[in-house]
Amino acid sequence: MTPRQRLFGTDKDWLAHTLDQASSSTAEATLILADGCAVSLLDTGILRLVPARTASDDHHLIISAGIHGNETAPIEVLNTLVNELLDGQWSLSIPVLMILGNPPAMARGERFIEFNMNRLFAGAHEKRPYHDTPEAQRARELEQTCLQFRNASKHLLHYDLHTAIRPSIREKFALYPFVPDREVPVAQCDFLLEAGVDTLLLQHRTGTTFSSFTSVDLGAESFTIELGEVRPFGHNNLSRFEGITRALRRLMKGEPAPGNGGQHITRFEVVHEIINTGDQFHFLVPDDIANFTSYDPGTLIWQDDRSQYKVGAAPEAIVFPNRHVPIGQRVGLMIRPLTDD
Ligand SMILES: O=C(O)CCC(=O)N[C@@H](CCC(=O)O)C(=O)O
Ligand SMILES: [Zn+2]
Repeated sequence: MTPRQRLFGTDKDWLAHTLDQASSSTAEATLILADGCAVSLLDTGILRLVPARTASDDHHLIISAGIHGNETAPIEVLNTLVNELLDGQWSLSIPVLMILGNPPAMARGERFIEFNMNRLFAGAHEKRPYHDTPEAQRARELEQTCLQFRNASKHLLHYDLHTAIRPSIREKFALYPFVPDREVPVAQCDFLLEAGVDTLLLQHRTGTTFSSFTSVDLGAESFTIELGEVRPFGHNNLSRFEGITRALRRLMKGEPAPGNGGQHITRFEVVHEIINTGDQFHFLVPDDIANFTSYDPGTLIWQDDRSQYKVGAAPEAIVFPNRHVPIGQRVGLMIRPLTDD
């Protein structure tokens, strides 16, 4: 039997196993590969990979995808890397926690089952009325798993991979969670560029996303990374995801980072978070507008019976416009270019 068969069953790989077990938990199982790497299936869609030897100052890496079940390309990227590792194509050098976030939603090809999981971290899973949803239970489990994984690590990285609902004028971009006085490490900008991600959005306040949780609560260097547009399984052009696949494989193998050839990342700062305020809320951005569409100073973006938001003195662009969210949830972000580089 091959390692894949022993861990996931005949003719299966991690993704097939996760989709199969989507609505149930999986008993913990560990397998030692020929090179000594311990591969532990901790639960459905959660794999811990620990190489035989690690230096005490090594990075620990968390890679997640499928926090939104219909964002399938990053899920396929992670599955490819796991298949390569289990098939003995290369050896792991650093401890890695790999997460497929929302298996039931993945199996249905939907963003979520009851509630957007990426608003339920940093303890938000305990808040009523969402605390009993499948997403709240999974967010709780993922927080605990990340906490245990972080234990021994001085240097934790987390890349939470997504694809966007709308087309994007800048196709690949990352979001850096807000932590007071924390600068984006140069090595992380280099990693993003290596992965073909040339745009970075700096959040303006702490949130309840997965990357905000690992950044604020676990002290990780964390990013949400948007890699393209949402497509169902089997409809992704995986050649558009080669950059992130290559960069993650290189990091997992422990090879040195290539130079970035003098490239710079383009930075934006979030200046306003648009929230659905209720019945009187009117969002004046068209439904089908692309991410990074720019609006002139003074343009009215939203209004309700008590308030409104107009673009300030310099042009601002919109990201993640989505009016179909519950009251109190994010409808979009207004961003402005930073001119320091
Ligand atoms: O395209 C969209 O509208 C959403 C894509 C997506 O899932 N983005 C993440 C960003 C998380 C962050 O702000 O760090 C999300 O909305 O959860
Ligand atoms: Zn997403």
